[in-house]
Amino acid sequence: MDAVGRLKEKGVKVIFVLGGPGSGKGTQCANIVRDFGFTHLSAGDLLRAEIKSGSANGTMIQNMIKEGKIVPSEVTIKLLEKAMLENGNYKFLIDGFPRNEENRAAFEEVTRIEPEFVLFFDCSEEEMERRLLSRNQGRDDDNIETIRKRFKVFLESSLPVIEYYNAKNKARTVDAARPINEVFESVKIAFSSFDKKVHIE
Ligand SMILES: Nc1ncnc2c1ncn2[C@@H]1O[C@H](COP(=O)(O)OP(=O)(O)OP(=O)(O)O)[C@@H](O)[C@H]1O
Ligand SMILES: Nc1ccn([C@@H]2O[C@H](COP(=O)(O)O)[C@@H](O)[C@H]2O)c(=O)n1
Repeated sequence: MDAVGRLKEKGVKVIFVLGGPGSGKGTQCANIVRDFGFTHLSAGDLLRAEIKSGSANGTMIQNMIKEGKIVPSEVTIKLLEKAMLENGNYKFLIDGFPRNEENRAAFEEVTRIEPEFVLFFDCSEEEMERRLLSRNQGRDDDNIETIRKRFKVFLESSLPVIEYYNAKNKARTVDAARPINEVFESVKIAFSSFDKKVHIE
């Protein structure tokens, strides 16, 4: 059976988690995993692991991340597909993906998966910049020069994806500029209807 068949057989359900760099996607995904039983797949983390693994694509990925650029979809989608097939769970939060129209269309074509909904963390650049500059995780791209490039890519390439899902009534927008616990209260509301749906099935 091919990958599409195996994903279908597993009954994979996907929620895309989007938002600007530093909007709090990873932080809230940890809360969602704890309370709603999802598996968190961060596209950025998968790409960073690929660099560390010494893969043939490692240097290309490293250079693109340093420049805040979006890695070709085929690379990221292969990593996501592999992670979904290797994991025992069927409910996935895909964080930081799709980052542009190419990511979105290629994922749909390759996996035949449509997200249940898209969670969008809305936050000002000033607040995101503050958070990223004090994140202190030693990331190559958490410096002011790369941060500004990431913001530009977010505005030009990622926001149109959110608008696409908004037009399809699939985007659930959360004000992410508030304290972590307040943001999570809104996240819980976004998930409550989905969770009921999953248990009814
Ligand atoms: N609501 C919040 N208020 C204040 N700080 C926050 C909030 N949410 C997250 N943070 C902090 O901001 C930083 C960035 O958060 P996080 O890593 O979750 O963002 P992200 O959207 O996943 O970023 P990236 O896209 O760059 O990976 C972290 O240090 C985190 O602890
Ligand atoms: N779909 C994606 C996601 C990420 N990248 C690259 O990784 C960088 C870091 O991403 P985070 O989500 O961890 O902030 C990002 O700036 C891109 O360079 C990607 O190419 N495609």
